[in-house]
Amino acid sequence: MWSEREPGPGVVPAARVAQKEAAMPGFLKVDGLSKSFIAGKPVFADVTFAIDRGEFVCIIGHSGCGKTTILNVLAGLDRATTGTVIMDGREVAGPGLERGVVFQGHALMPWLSVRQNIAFAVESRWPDWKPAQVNAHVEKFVAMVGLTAALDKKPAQLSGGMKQRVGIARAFAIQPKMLLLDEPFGALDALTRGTIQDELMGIVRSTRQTVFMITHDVDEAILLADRVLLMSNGAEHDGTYSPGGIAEVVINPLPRERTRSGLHHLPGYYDLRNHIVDFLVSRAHAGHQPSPPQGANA
Ligand SMILES: Nc1ncnc2c1ncn2[C@@H]1O[C@H](COP(=O)(O)OP(=O)(O)OP(=O)(O)O)[C@@H](O)[C@H]1O
Repeated sequence: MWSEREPGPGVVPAARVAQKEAAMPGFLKVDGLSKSFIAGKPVFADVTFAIDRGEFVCIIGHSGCGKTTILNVLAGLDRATTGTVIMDGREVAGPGLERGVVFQGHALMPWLSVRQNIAFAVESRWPDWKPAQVNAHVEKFVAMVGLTAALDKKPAQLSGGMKQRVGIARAFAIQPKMLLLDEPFGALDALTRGTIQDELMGIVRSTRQTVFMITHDVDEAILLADRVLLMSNGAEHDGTYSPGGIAEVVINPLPRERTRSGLHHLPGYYDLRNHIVDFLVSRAHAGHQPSPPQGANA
């Protein structure tokens, strides 16, 4: 049912994805990206996908396949070797406040309080705003991540989870057209991670924010994403190098109003999870030959 040759519901082989995406309008259009750090040996090639406004897309793949490089290109912090990124009809050619980025390290300024850290970003985004307007805006977004009591604390006085919440509040506060998240919960313990995942999902659903997120956590992707891009690593077979790329796009068939605690009760959850895990375990290297489908439904 979930084999590459006979894709199950929601699974689209890469070649078909490329055709479909080229014709898709898409709020974000990523077309033919490749990146070579060593000439003639691109880390990935032919990366083509689109994201609709209000869509949450996760990308999963093994270490080194190029996820962060792609995110940096979308953020305008790096340039692809080939290909284009168009967001809302304009080519992404450098960093900009219409894209909010959250990295694993929260990147807060340690000498500023929570309020000042976020105000700094808000003032950059809206330089004409009066202090009272900036302050009201900051307080609204700090309340959204449940940190009102910590407004005037410095980062050193906060836990890792609280700091990450501040980073998320700051990214949302500039009301970006698109949020780019690079493993934002990677350094958090399981309990805090779960709580912030729930919070993020609530905020994203209520603000209809468009999100591109890197994760290594299959359940996190299933909880949050409308679609999951499965990315393969570049690999050498019989002396021939194949670059990595988007091997499959998986459409999440679970109801959008899902919760972390109820996820494993939903019909289709285990099929989806097994499919993604199977990709990571046995099919995540470029140029791999898919094994024959197993079982009657394959
Ligand atoms: N500035 C650079 N110079 C040379 N090689 C680089 C550079 N940046 C990244 N790479 C290489 O490109 C490949 C992709 O790196 P990238 O960080 O995008 O992978 P990733 O999929 O995000 O990995 P991880 O999951 O470990 O964060 C890696 O092999 C990395 O070593």
